[in-house]
Amino acid sequence: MDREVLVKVEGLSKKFSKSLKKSLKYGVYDLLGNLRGKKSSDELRPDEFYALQDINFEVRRGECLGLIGHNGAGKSTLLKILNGLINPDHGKVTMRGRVGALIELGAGFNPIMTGRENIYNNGAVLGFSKEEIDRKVESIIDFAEIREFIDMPVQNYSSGMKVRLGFSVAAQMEPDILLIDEVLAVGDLGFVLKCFKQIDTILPNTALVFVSHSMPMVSRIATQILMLDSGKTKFIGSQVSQGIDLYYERFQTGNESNIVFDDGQIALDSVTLLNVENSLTDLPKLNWNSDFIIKIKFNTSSDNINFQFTLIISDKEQRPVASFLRNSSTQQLLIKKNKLELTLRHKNLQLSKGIYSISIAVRDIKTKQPIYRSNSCFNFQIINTDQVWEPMLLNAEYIVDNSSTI
Ligand SMILES: Nc1ncnc2c1ncn2[C@@H]1O[C@H](COP(=O)(O)OP(=O)(O)OP(=O)(O)O)[C@@H](O)[C@H]1O
Repeated sequence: MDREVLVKVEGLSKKFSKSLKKSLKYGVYDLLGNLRGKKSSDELRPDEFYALQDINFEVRRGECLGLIGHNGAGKSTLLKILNGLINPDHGKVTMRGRVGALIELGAGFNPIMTGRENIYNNGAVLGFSKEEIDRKVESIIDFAEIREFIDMPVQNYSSGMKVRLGFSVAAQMEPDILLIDEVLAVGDLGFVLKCFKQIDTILPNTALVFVSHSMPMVSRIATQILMLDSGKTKFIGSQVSQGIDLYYERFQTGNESNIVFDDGQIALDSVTLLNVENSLTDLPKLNWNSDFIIKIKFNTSSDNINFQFTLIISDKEQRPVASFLRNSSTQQLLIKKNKLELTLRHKNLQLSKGIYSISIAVRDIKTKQPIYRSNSCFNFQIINTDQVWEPMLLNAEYIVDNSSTI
């Protein structure tokens, strides 16, 4: 085995039963079967399903595996197997070195023991001596920023405090392998940012397995992606952006317009994106750096043309990333047979790869009062032949100052 491979998973499968009664019955059968030296079969018994099926991957020191997939895909089950909390039915897991884990909220803590006692307990489980933990305990408490509460039983901690202590213990103990589940999201923003800084510091010496539904977080630290879908490997590889595209495609929704404001003067009729690639799916695909030309048609019963239009582009996580405002223009709006048509053009759209949605807002140009707003009325995808996850590129001029000497 390669020295630097710290996590190796080969042909891993795990079955669960949907019925508790059958699960207990199968548990007893399997136990008796194992005692007689019988291997568990691949066949699924009534009510059983594969939570994980034939999973294979390696994580080396200095690498981070981003484990992604929809709810129930099998991510937490895989982390629990890696952490030795549950046994697989088939396959082999090889872990080299100390394992730090932040898996389930409060898991690994004894609720009736204080924060300080739990630090010693966890340190001992990781194989540290009392003297070694004595040297680390202060930095753990400082990092978690819970000094005031460190001698209080963990059962009285808030979720955020449990996460703070959990991450602090897992990361400050300098583990060879660090397993982090979505629980990190419970921490407040300041703490999450601090955790990422800490992960950057320890990553060169650690193999990290990171589960998250936040693709910006995953793209920030993952060096490879494993995407699970109903327990099976849907994608594995170091092309992080390709894995993330696949995750987003899985959640592609139709253009279900969500009209959040309508005073009856104007309503959206249709939105058409021009200059798009022919795609097999319904989602229009626009090449990175090509012109963004969008035709918007409205129906209106009013002859008031004091409309101010705003088009907002939001990313898949519903964060607005850009907006286009049509305030006043040299060209007057024209209403023909109750229809109003607008074409918006932006040269060389350089949004990063991903799926975006468009919202359209109409206000009265003079009073600024809202007239109409439709959220997520149109979805499109930015594609890029380069397998990179670039941030949005802004065109700027670099001015070189030749006059001064450095
Ligand atoms: N102890 C258990 N007994 C029976 N089924 C289980 C058990 N634990 C998990 N499952 C099932 O296994 C499947 C995978 O669950 P898992 O928690 O690993 O998914 P996940 O990818 O972590 O989901 P999420 O994103 O919602 O956290 C789900 O269908 C879940 O209901």
